[in-house]
Amino acid sequence: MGSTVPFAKMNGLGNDIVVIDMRGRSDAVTAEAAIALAAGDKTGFDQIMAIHDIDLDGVDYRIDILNRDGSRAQACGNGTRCVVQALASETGRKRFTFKTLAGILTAEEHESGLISVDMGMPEFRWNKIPLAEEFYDTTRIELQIGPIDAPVLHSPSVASMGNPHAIFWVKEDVWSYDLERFGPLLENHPIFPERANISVARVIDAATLDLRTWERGVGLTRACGSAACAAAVCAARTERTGRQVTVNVPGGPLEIDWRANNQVMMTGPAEWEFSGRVNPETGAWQADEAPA
Ligand SMILES: N[C@@H](CCC[C@H](N)C(=O)O)C(=O)O
Repeated sequence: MGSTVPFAKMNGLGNDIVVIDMRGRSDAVTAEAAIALAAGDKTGFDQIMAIHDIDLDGVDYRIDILNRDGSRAQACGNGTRCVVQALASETGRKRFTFKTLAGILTAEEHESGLISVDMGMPEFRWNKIPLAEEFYDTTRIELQIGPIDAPVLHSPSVASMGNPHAIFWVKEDVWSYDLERFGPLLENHPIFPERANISVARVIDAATLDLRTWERGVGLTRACGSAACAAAVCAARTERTGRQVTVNVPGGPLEIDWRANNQVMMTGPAEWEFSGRVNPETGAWQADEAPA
C-alpha cells in the first residue's frame, strides 16, 4: 500500500466523513485518493477532513476538506464535529481551534457528547458568495427551475458560510421535490461561478426548519451542516424564523444559533464507525478490524 496514515470513518447525522491524520507530513490528500476512497463500499464518503499541523498562534490544526469528486471545500460543519470528536478522544481536550479555507473556527465537545462549532459569520454580498451577476438583494434572487409560468423551485435566498449556498423556500414537504434531478442543474448553473450547495427548506414554525441538500461536489446527503447554517441565517434575515432554530435534516436535528455578534453556532452529534490506514496519494486503504 506504500506510505500510509491513520484514518477514521465517521459520520455527522449521516453525513459520511473520513477523517485522515496528516500530522507530521508535508503532502496533501490527493484528488485521486479522494475519488478512489469515495468509490469504496465501506469508505464511501461525502467529505474527507484531513488534519494537518499548522504553525499559527492560537490555532491547533489546519483542516483540508475534500468532496467526493476530489474538489476542495471551504467549510464542512458535520465533518468539523467529527474531527473534534476524534481529537477529543485522542487527547482528552474539549476545545479546539482550526484553520480552514473559510477562516479560523473554534469548536467544543460538551459533557453530553454533542459538539458545537462556531461556523463564523455569514456573507450575503453577491460578489462574495459568489454570484456571476450583481444582485443587491440576495434574500431572493432571480433563478428558477421548471416551466417559466409555473416554476417548481424559484427565487432562492443565497449566502456564503465560507462556501456558497442557495436556499429554495418551499411550501410542500421537502421530500416531494426531485432534488436528485434539479440539484445538478442548479449546482452547475452559470449564476454560481464556483458552483453551489443547493437546498430546499420548509418553515415549520418560527423555531423549526426542514431541509434537504444537494451538496456541491457530492450529491444528495443526509446532512449538510453549513447548509443548515445558511438556511437558518437566511430564514432569520427574511423574518421567516427567529435566530435560534432547529434544522431537521434527513439524518436528524441540528441546533443553529445566529448570535448577536453575527457568529453562527451549530450543535449536533458525531459518530465513529471504524478506523484503519490509508495511502493519501492513491486512496488504497485497510481497516484495523473488519468494518461491520
Ligand atoms: N457536508 C458539509 C458541507 C461540505 C462542503 C460542500 N459540499 C461544498 O463543496 O461547499 C457540511 O456539513 O457543512
